[in-house]
Amino acid sequence: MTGMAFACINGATIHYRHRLAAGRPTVVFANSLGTDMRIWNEVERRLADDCTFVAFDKRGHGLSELGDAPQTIETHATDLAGLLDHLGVRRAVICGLSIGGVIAQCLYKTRPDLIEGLILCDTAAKIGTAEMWNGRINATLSKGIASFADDVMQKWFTPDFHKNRSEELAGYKTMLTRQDPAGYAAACAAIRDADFTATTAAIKVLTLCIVGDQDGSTPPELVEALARSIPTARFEVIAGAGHIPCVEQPERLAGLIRGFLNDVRRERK
Ligand SMILES: O=C(O)CCC(=O)CC(=O)O
Repeated sequence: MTGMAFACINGATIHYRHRLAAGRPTVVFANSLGTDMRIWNEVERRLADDCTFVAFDKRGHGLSELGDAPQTIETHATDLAGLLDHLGVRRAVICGLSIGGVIAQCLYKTRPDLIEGLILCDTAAKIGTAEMWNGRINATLSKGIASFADDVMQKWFTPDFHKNRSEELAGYKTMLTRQDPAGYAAACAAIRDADFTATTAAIKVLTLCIVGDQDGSTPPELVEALARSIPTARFEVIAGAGHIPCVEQPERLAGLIRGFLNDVRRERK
């Protein structure tokens, strides 16, 4: 199946995309705060022969409902497990960007049986401080996402992207500002309350930690610290990328994912 699909998962209608590549490993892509699954389009195109592709809009983002479940990282991880069950996927590589990477760490803690490998992209065991996220939640609900969207763009994309890819910049800013404020604020609260610092050392599957060299949200030192805390992890830096390398450097990111899938295949034998 390709294109848009919807399923009721854990009480909310979740928007997802599933493209089969027979005999290939399944990679599930979990996106970042304020984005929807279209950020993976250019990576998906490059990996068409390498993996079965699954992406989804987490609850409260894109075309997925917010629902009534508690707005925690555990709920997002339960949704992801539910989506895998719905698709009949027994084991997958999870590639999570930022909050998507936190959701992946949570899924490893609660359902390690589902995970064949982890790609933790521009993420950390704990992102930001309670003060910062409370400020973001207040601004979202009182003044709207547009009130801080330009600041977020500075973290998402490099100065070079701002200078030379202004149409895309405008498009991704629109993606951010069109998110449901309630869904966005709920995801900020979920990030604020999540801390996997105590559990990363227990990760046993092959893991690749990746960061854009100019990431203003989860800077290289933070992602390197995450990689160092996971015994099975490797660390890679993507030059010329901010917080969203799948948009800014899809060729380089797809190459790293392809190499990682080869490592996972070798590990299986
Ligand atoms: O992108 C995420 O999922 C986490 C939020 C973040 O650090 C980027 C931002 O400032 O919106």
